[in-house]
Amino acid sequence: MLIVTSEQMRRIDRCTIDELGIPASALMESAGRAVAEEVLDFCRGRLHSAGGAAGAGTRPDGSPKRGVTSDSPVLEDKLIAPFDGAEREHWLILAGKGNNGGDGLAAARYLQDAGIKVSILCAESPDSFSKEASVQFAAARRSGIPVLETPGLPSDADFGPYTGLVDALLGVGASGEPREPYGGLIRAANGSGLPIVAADIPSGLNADTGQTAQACIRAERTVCIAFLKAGLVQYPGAKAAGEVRVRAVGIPRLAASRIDEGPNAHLITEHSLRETLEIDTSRKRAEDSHKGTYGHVLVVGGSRLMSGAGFMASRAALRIGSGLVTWALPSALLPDIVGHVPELMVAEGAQGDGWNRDSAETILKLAEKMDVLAVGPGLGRFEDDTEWLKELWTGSDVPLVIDADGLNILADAGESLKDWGRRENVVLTPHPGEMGRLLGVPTAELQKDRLGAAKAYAAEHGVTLVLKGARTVVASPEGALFVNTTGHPGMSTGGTGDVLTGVVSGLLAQGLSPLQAAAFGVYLHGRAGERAAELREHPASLLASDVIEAL
Ligand SMILES: NC(=O)C1=CN([C@@H]2O[C@H](COP(=O)(O)OP(=O)(O)OC[C@H]3O[C@@H](n4cnc5c(N)ncnc54)[C@H](OP(=O)(O)O)[C@@H]3O)[C@@H](O)[C@H]2O)[C@@H](O)CC1
Ligand SMILES: Nc1ncnc2c1ncn2[C@@H]1O[C@H](COP(=O)(O)OP(=O)(O)O)[C@@H](O)[C@H]1O
Ligand SMILES: [K+]
Repeated sequence: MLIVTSEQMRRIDRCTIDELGIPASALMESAGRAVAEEVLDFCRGRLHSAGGAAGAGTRPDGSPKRGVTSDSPVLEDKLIAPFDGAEREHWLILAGKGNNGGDGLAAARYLQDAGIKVSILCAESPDSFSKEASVQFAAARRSGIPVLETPGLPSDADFGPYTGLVDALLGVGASGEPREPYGGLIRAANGSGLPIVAADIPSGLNADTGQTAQACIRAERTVCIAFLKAGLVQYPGAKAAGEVRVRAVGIPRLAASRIDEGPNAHLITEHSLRETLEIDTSRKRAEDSHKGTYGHVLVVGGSRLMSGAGFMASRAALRIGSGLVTWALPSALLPDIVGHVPELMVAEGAQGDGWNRDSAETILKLAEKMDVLAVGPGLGRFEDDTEWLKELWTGSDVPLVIDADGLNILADAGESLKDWGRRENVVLTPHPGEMGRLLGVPTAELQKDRLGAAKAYAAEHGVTLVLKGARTVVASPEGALFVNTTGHPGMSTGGTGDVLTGVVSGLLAQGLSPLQAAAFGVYLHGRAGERAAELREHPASLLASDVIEAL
């Protein structure tokens, strides 16, 4: 599924209207209908779960059976049809002066037509409405929909009579902190305790970064118009939006491919993995395959105080299907490790009980027979480690996955990293703390625009970047972005990142490109986390090892 910025959406709108000749009013009419359908669906679901409307005269979705009996094979438009219990609903449309307001005003008519009581509260005087919104306002009035007299936030704002709110205050045309009366309306709406369905984006959300203004609608559901907005797929925006439903309104996908600097960001789904990234997601093993078919991963990591990380990365690389996995670690640790994972091979990565600069030569020698080097899990820091990593980076062409202290070493390399030379087969997997160190900015600063930061870093350094955390972002050197939605908060536990390193490395070993391995890897890792969490009495008890076993 394509993800767009607000600027791209504006240009796609313009292309649709100006170049394809589809009238703006038609698009708004469709958008209004989509919003209304989602409100009705929400109402039916609510009645159904309360046991109210389901039963005689209704279908399972709560819509009436009228018109679908066998003796009368006439189908009513079920999405927008009246339903039992509709008369108990009274929705207030909060309408801004722009086209987002117009969507809400168009929705009002459809809701009224479906038997729901609707009222309209305008944020500003209707005289100031955009051209399309004015048309919708006039139509709503002529349809007899009541408009609360005072534009803005009435001092006696009382949401008592209503059963839900449509947030059509601000859409992708807005920027910055909502001005008054918008800010006050947003706060009052949130404080009402009523369910809110947002048109396009929750008002107060930055549609590009997912940052929320101080006043930002907290929606139960967001009806995103035409294309998924980037701000809806990153936290805290993803939370403010509630359930996101992307609805087609007559803006063709073709228009997205017509604009300059068009969207190159996707949600990671089975479909985008198969169609956009051309991955065989079935991961079928060839009948005549052998272990050599599926590559050999060398994990470089582990230290006296952090041996578990190397274990988990190695075991995950095995579980994801690598033909062979070898774990290179300091020689003094070998006796403690040997035999713990019977399928795993081990190698002396460094002499003694820790890593040292000289071990680069040993690793490069081992690398000659490897398909991937996974550097970092449990590595620790040591003298001249920057020179050490530079040797691995420049001394071999074998794809590299760098995580944990491997990333901290890179961060210390700073600007000199540019002199190491571009290697397009490097995958970096930082969590936000490590990403902040790579960029030299506080974590909180970086989190304000995760997509932007990941994209910029990947392009600047020519690497594939996996910025982890809920809604992990994958960025390619060419500027493509992929956002993952699989995963579970139970995965917020030590070691799950090491598991991801093993997963991505294992997929690379099996012949996937860095971008394919990163995107498919975060998807599978998240799914395994979901499955593992499901099996626990409580997700808080989830361990990283459980994720490996669920792969
Ligand atoms: N044909 C189309 O294009 C289609 C568009 N569609 C819909 O239109 C939406 C985009 O509409 P839009 O571009 O009119 O902008 P919109 O989001 O309503 O807000 C702009 C208004 O807000 C104001 N404003 C700005 N910042 C503000 C602030 N901080 N605090 C307060 N106010 C602020 C700004 O006022 P100004 O600052 O200019 O005085 C301006 O009046 C889009 O999200 C989708 O829902 C669909 O119907 C499909 C077809
Ligand atoms: N709330 C969450 N939702 C989805 N995935 C999560 C969540 N919390 C953590 N994860 C995933 O778990 C992994 C944690 O990695 P990381 O922070 O590097 O852990 P560690 O360093 O302990 O191995 C990442 O892949 C991250 O995306
Ligand atoms: K809105």
